[in-house]
Amino acid sequence: MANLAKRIFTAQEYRAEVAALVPPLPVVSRPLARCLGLVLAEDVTAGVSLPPFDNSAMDGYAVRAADVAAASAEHPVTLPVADDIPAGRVDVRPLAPGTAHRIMTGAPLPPGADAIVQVELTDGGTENVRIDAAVRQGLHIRRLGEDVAEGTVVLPAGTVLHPPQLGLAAAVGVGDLPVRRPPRVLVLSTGSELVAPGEPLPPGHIYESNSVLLAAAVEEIGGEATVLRFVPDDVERFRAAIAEHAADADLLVTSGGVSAGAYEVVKDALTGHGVDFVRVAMQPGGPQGLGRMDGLPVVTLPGNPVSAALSFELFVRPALLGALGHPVVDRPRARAKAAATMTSPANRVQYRRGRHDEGMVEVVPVGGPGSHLLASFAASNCLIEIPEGVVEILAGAEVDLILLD
Ligand SMILES: Nc1nc2c(c(=O)[nH]1)N[C@H]1C(S)=C(S)[C@@H](COP(=O)(O)OP(=O)(O)OC[C@H]3O[C@@H](n4cnc5c(N)ncnc54)[C@H](O)[C@@H]3O)O[C@H]1N2
Ligand code: MOO
Repeated sequence: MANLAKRIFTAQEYRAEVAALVPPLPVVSRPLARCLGLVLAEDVTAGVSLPPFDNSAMDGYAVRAADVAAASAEHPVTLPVADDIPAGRVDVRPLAPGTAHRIMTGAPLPPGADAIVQVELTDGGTENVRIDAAVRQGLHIRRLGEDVAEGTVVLPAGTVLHPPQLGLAAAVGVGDLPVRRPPRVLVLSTGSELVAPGEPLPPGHIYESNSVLLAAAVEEIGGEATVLRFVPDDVERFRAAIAEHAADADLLVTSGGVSAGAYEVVKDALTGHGVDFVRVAMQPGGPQGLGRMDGLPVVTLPGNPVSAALSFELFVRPALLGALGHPVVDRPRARAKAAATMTSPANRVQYRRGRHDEGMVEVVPVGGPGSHLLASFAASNCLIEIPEGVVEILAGAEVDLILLD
């Protein structure tokens, strides 16, 4: 990437730049138990039909419907029980006319049987069974292949693997799936004012919160985050913190140290090393950086907690989802009426935080536009997008929302 540094990106353009930085992740074969939330990289074809054989849907008796056609509570029909078929039995004998086989749910249907009488409609006999109701042909029989026919594609490439899809893979006998492996993301916060939560807080310091938030956001989409010990504004310590882990990582995400101050450690360490520091016409999230350091993709987020969080949300999250092969990388959107008037700078898109619950006509802005308002962000569930060029949204006007949960 050449000469990006002087350019001002729109949020859309910058999002595309970050997406291009993170290539598709390698395809690996993983046991089902480790595939939750990942994306299937190749079609899965069923090696067996489901059900794999005709079987009973009820505990009861396999019969010929014609043999019990006259049965009722007043005039029951009694049949000899010629066999007993638990689930898993393989040596199933044919059903002779005028007889019944006791059968359990999931057990193979004996040849000749064409209906199941559930046990509640009988006396439950084991030598002879009294049947108190007629049943129609096919009742409570689950036919071979009625769910899945052998040889068909049950899960196409691109399927996101939620519990039902994993269950289906197991049901057709597949134990491992080809998926794009989780991205390994290094998370590094910078700033001499930072103190780990749980430690005493000296004057002039603040608790470090970005790495927890960013690592959780990585893990929420199925990534593996390694939080590096945050570093003070010291270029050598910054480089050393990364060096140890860089070879195994797919992406480095830093926060802080990218604006215009005198001690911008990320900028100082990475300028001239493959990373460009740019501006995005967006609030929060104006100062940004991206590039490759010795081949490792790097995204440098601004340090203000809401700036870092929204930059991840709008740029890094879709890039990682794309690299994982997700067919949809965008959050759902909605429109709602603003519950209060909001102002916005003319030359950039503003993302305000809001609450919009299902069925609500309105969206309620939570807190102001400040990028330090972490509690407001934590109390919100959507972003209100105020486009570039719009300086005021009057109460009652419709706005676009990005729904976060
Ligand atoms: N003269 C200018 N000053 C600033 C500009 C500008 O354009 N010109 N941009 C402002 C904007 S917008 C942002 S955003 C910030 C970005 O600054 P940095 O990325 O260099 O971040 P820091 O200065 O290190 O920190 C900003 C702020 O956030 C707090 N912080 C940082 N890291 C963490 C963390 N891990 N956990 C919790 N809080 C963190 C930090 O203490 C600062 O308060 O620059 C503006 N200034
Ligand atoms: O753009 Mo900064 O990221 O607003 O606080």
